[in-house]
Amino acid sequence: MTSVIATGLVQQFDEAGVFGPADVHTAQQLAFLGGATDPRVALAIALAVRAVRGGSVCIDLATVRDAVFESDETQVDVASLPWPDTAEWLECLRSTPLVSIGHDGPAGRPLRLDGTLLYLERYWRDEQLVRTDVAIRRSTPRAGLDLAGVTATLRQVFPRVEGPDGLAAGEPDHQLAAAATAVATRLCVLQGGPGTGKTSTIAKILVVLATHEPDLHIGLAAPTGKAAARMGEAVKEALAHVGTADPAVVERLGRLHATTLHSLLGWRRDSTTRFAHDRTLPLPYDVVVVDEMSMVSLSLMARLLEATRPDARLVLVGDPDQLASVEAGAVFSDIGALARAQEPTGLGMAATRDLLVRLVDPVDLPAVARPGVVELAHNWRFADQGRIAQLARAVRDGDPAAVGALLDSLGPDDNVTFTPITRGLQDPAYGSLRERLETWGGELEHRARLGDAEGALAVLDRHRLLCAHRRGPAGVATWNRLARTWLRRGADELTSIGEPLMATRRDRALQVFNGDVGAIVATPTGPRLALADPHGTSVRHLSPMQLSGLVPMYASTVHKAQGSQFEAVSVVLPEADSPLLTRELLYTAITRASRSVHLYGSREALMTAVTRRANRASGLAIVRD
Ligand SMILES: Nc1ncnc2c1ncn2[C@@H]1O[C@H](COP(=O)(O)OP(=O)(O)OP(=O)(O)O)[C@@H](O)[C@H]1O
Repeated sequence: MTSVIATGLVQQFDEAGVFGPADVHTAQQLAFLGGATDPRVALAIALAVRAVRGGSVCIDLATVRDAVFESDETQVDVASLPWPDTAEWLECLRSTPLVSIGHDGPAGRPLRLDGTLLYLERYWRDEQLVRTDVAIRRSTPRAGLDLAGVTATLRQVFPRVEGPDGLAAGEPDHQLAAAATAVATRLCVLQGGPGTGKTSTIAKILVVLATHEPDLHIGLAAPTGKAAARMGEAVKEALAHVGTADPAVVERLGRLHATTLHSLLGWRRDSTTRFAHDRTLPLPYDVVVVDEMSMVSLSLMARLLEATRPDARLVLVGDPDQLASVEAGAVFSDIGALARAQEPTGLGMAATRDLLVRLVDPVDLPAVARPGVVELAHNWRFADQGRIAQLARAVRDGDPAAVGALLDSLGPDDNVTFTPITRGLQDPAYGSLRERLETWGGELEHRARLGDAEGALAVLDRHRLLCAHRRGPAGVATWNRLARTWLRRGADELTSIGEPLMATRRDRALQVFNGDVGAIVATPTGPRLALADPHGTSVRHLSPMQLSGLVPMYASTVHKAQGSQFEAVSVVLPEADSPLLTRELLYTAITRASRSVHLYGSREALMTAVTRRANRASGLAIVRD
């Protein structure tokens, strides 16, 4: 949409489709209020505002012209636009009172220029807070540990098993290293792909901590309701397998519930960006564990760090290769990248390392070389997942040759299929997808007609069709329409028995979250929406009329499926030139599946996804002195 008030350079970029009305409005207002008459200043501000909408926390003025710009899910051609010369652009920004320069520049200005990175001040502050807090937590060793006792518990909970079903000879036990880190410092960033044992390690970390500090107050959280419910269940399940642990400790830990991160921090009626718990009223927990961290934005991470007592332990768990938060920042992956790039120097780091070295075996030392950050690499679910794990790894590594070789070697019994699509929506090759949707939708309707709400919700987890786009031929809306036609669903989605529905708005009173998924089931009082309760432990029935923003959910975007897992996943790839097609998107889609993955699209689109990174500008992963 073109804004009427755009002028000058901003107008030219706006007409090309780079900006939305809010970008233009904010830029022109700020430039006016700050007396900035140079049109390059307004352009830089509009780009910085726009960047946040696109998931970046800043713009790099030296490279912004090469970034991929997207408007309404299509790519905008920016090559022919009149980009200012970088050096002159920086110079004119340095001379405006709207911009604070460098780390020592004054507070209170709306923008900050840090090298060639231009931030809205709020995001720069959040980034500094995260950088500083993470560094302090990583390099503050815990005093007064019972070293002999903790070491013995670590060995008991993580017995070293070598062999075909265990670690290779000489392979460090990263899970034990993560637990040692959680004990010895105030931050354990635990990163790993699916099946690397993140949940098992969370359970074991809690057992080790609770064995030595029985009164420990523990908070568990994840970014979405669904992810929190999964985390709670998975941790309980994993606790049952911590073989040698004290049953009383396990029993107590089994009573923990996971909540959403927003609930943990405490909603505030007067603010959507601030929470009840902050530096002045920190969380009451001694240990805070957050799962699915890739979905956490920079600002939410900053609020979490502020709200966690400096002496409390923070365990942050997730897969850094997944899509980042829908809001700005890729903070979880940036923290890992910074730890890998930066030498762990300084007295605090040395002291933390010394402590870690005493807790682990010599073979495990490489796993604690970067205190505070541990990457799990061993896939323990490999045997079950076979091809899915291979495909996920090849995609994660951005290796098109490996992806191509894997596709070419697929046999009829493999749990990964790739169906080339060359004729758009009418392509008969979509027949297998139609069959899958019909089987799944039929089973859903069957359960729903019986009034079997739990059964219907279980069916929802058996299959998910994933799209990159919301609109267009490869978009969610199109596929929802197609699926409804194939399944001959009634016109009214809210009363059609067996209709899968997704909430697109939060309803605080009813405790329904954006992204919650349910199904219309028959009840003696008419069709009702069956939905899992916020803890995921029981099913409740709501009148669908009580909720606004319910949409059919035969298909969803990959973003909406993050934090959930399904037995089978079908992925409809967009055209190769789609700006949404990235490695992170494809990897996230594939790793939603526990049993089978079915890809539809052109080979070109698939290979483009493998090679193209999601571009999220931030300064967090940059090493500073
Ligand atoms: N050290 C280990 N030895 C043997 N089996 C393990 C080990 N760690 C994890 N497992 C097993 O591997 C499987 C995957 O573990 P887990 O669910 O903890 O992984 P995850 O990283 O949380 O996976 P996802 O992200 O897919 O949920 C489980 O069956 C678990 O019992």
